Amino acid sequence: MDAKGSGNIGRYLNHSCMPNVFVQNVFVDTHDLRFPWVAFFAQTYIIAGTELTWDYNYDIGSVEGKIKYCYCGSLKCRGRLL
Ligand SMILES: C[S@@+](CC[C@H](N)C(=O)[O-])C[C@H]1O[C@@H](n2cnc3c(N)ncnc32)[C@H](O)[C@@H]1O
Repeated sequence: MDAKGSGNIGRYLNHSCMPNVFVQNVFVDTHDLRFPWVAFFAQTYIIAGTELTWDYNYDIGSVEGKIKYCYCGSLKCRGRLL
């Protein structure tokens, strides 16, 4: 998945270590495993106006020379995205 060239509103969802949304592949127009739709589902009741966030689940340290700090501000913040 690469939203660099094009994408939809999903590209604006930020990461949180305590997210209110989770992501799951669903198969809508084909059962070909290479072409899932990436769907977001609420994992808790979300009050209108609350920012939607999901857990990017990146492997910290997996990109050599790249450090990305997490600013989600949650109580369970892991401190880094990458
Ligand atoms: C898919 S974009 C999310 C939308 C982005 N914030 C924007 O304004 O376009 C992913 C990027 O947002 C930033 N980001 C998202 N969640 C973050 C977080 N919890 N802490 C720090 N940066 C975050 C990082 O730079 C990350 O690479």
